Amino acid sequence: MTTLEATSKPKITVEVANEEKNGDNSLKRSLTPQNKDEPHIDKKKYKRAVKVNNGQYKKPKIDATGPIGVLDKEITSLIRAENLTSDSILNDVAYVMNNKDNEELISQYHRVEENVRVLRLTSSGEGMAIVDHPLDKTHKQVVIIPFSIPGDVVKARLFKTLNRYVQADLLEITTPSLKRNDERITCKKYFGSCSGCQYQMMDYDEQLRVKRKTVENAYKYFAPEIFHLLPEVGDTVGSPLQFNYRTKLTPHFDLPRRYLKMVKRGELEKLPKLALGFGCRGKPEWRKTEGFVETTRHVIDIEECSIGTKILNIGLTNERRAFKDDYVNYRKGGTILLRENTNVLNKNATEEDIQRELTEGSRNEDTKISYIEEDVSADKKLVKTCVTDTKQVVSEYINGLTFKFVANEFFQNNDSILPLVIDYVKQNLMIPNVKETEARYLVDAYCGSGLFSISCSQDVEKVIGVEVSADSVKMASKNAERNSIKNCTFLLGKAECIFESIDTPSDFTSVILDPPRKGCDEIFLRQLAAYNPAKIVYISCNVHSQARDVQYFLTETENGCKYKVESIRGFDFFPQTHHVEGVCVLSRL
Ligand SMILES: C[S@@+](CC[C@H](N)C(=O)[O-])C[C@H]1O[C@@H](n2cnc3c(N)ncnc32)[C@H](O)[C@@H]1O
Repeated sequence: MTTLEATSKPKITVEVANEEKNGDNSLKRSLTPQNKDEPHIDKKKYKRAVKVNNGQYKKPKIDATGPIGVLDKEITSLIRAENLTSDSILNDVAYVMNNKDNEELISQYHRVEENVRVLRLTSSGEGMAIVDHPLDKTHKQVVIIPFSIPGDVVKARLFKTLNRYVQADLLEITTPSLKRNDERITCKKYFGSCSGCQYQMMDYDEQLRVKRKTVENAYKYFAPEIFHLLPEVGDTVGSPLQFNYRTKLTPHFDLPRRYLKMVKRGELEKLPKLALGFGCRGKPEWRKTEGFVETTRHVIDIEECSIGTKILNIGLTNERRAFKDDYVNYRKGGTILLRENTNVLNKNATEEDIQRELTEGSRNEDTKISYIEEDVSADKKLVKTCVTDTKQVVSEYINGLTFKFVANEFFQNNDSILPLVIDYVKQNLMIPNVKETEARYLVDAYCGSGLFSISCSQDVEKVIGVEVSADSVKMASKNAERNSIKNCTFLLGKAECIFESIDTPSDFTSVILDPPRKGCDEIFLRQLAAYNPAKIVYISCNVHSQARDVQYFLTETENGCKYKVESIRGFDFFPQTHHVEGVCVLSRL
């Protein structure tokens, strides 16, 4: 393993909004449209609105391509599409914050609205609508309503005023959108309050269309200078499995202080049941079907997750049983990691052989490791277990290759789509006009445990992978060895430093980029352009930072103008959810 080495905040004025009581005992509001950048917030009444730093208030730094930054663009776009301007929107956020103890006033803002028509989806999969301002009919408010989709007419409870929008809970669907069919909902118990899934009421083809739009909008918002030069965004590639696909789940629990106090006092028999599951998205009331689990807690107690693989759901049952007795030993809340682990065994392996082979995994009531079997070929079968130890090495079997990685390091979470993605990446790494006899090379920046490096290694002379996590680099080298791949070298270090040690001829080299959500660093993009590879395949779980990076690469780097975007499309790694993985292919002109 080789190691590489790298080479004024605005203050918020604190001021109570100017208000006075009038004769009929209601409060007059300042009607000046808010300056969304500098709300005047009463320091004492709204301590958590801002962070204290040396006695001064400072605004939290917002990542433009993170959920809040993206929503900001989506709101601006919606307002424009409705022929409104930012000045037409009035939320009185500071006024509401400063008067949060005035129930009468707050109830005018935080209210139930009927017949709200949902106009668009955010890229987080939540409905957006525009309603009249509660007190001033010359102004409007943008409302975000989880679990609603465009075309729905709904009843919503608006409960939280923010700078650019008001957050709401869905109470009732008065008239459903033509795209909605609640019969499709597979997760009968939790869909509609669990924050994990957004789209179960939609047909799968419609989900793919929505994700195509998400990719297109990402480039519209974050690559506006080059948008007119881009090819049309391709159709989103669907996942072969649309349920029971997720190979990693992280149920968690909160441990309120009163529990600890009761445990300390030895009042174990009085302890109420603690929820172990996933976060709740607000307090929606729209699902009225039998069996639906209503909750008012932050964490919903989840017994089964319909997007988790079968073995993870068995693991969840095992761990919930253990948790019921164990949680008194915890001192604060926590997360339980459930990771699928795939062992490749001989087709004739018996139950005894399997139990002997398995060393670690979630155990059933008889303390035996739970597993499920899956046929894979005439002589092999896959035996899947659920791993809970974050340090354990787990295994995945993709396209006939075995990949091992440490359970809490990055690995893709939907095995069923990986063969399609790998095939697509391989095809797009091809460099035109290079003869079959000429050697080609691959650089895999952000290579993790070597998934793409190893899967694409057969078509090239040499692969260089770079990765910042030492555990992943170690695993990548071992994965190459275990799959008898000899042409891969893995370097430990930041992708930003990779080009110092790359000696492959750039005309014959393709580069894979698969960075974390925040995207690539500008230094890296400038070095990538200076290196000038023949082909770039950029894979990303955040299409917004991908779009930003692609624009930066093309417009701000030395050789950027020598490239064109050949194709952009999404891959649906996470059906039923709003997530989409973007793959953008760039080639040198
Ligand atoms: C989205 S994962 C992709 C991993 C791999 N391509 C795969 O599909 O399994 C991003 C990887 O980039 C690594 N990483 C994060 N920042 C990095 C940096 N500055 N340089 C190199 N690797 C980095 C992370 O440790 C993680 O393994």
